[in-house]
Amino acid sequence: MAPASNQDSLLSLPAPAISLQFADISYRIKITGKKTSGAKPISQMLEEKTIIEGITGEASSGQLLAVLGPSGSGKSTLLTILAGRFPGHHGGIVLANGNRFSRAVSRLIGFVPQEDFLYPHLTVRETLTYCAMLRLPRSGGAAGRRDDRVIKAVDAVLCELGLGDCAETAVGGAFVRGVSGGERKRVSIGHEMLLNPSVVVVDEPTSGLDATAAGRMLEILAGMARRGRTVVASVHQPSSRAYQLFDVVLLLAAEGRCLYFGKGFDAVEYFGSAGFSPGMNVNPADFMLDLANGV
Ligand SMILES: Nc1ncnc2c1ncn2[C@@H]1O[C@H](COP(=O)(O)OP(=O)(O)OP(=O)(O)O)[C@@H](O)[C@H]1O
Repeated sequence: MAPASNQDSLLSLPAPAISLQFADISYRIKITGKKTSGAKPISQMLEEKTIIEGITGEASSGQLLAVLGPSGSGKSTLLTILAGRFPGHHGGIVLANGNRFSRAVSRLIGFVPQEDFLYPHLTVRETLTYCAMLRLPRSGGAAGRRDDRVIKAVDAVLCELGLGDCAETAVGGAFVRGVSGGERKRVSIGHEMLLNPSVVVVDEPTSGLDATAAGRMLEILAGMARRGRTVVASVHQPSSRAYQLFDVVLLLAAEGRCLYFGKGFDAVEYFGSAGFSPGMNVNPADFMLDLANGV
């Protein structure tokens, strides 16, 4: 972490490199139902459902790890666990550079959930400015100095996420016209980028976007990784061009089972060696999702 005296330059400092290692991550839930014993209803465990089953892997600094899998395969659950935001108990362990998460390390992990909570009437710049004022560590300096720090942080994030052109546009919502879906997702990511995180975990950054906007979003995430961050994203249906941006791929199947963990580039060859080959010119992501769906 930057020392308190050096907080003005927080965003200009490269984020310290953090790699995530995760081993045997599992999560099961008990499904209970009511049964009557005489007049009294008593609750009874009906079955145990597996959400995540023994997932092991690593996301290194400088890499974009894409988590692929059909709907309900446990992508969001796994990402919440990797980001250290999971509210319950799970099996297995997640380490940062080989150590358990400390408070300082947790602060360096940004998590962007699938759903956003943005004020429709604020512009993109105002949204990020309020967030920066709330979340950036206090410098203890004069108010003017603090404002300057906030402005610098917001400008850096607008630039990194390509939001300069819509900085003065309202975010919008169901009843207010505002930025596009892709820009809105980038604003949500911007919330986390203000803290200059070493690890960015993003749940479904491309959902609801057309192929071009989804590709742009993944290029931005890949760019963050190239600048030394560790980026983990769940991606619903990447195009074959977008797939080329993934350094590492984790493919989940039903009940959170891992079908593949390794370089994105090697996945098709791996499945080929196991007797599953795609047809000519098939998008590797489509081929892998078909396998995960049992097609
Ligand atoms: N608290 C819970 N109680 C019951 N089922 C749950 C609970 N949490 C998650 N699940 C189930 O776990 C499975 C995995 O959910 P998760 O949201 O992680 O999947 P996902 O791959 O992210 O899905 P999607 O792509 O549709 O967002 C789903 O079948 C979901 O219904």
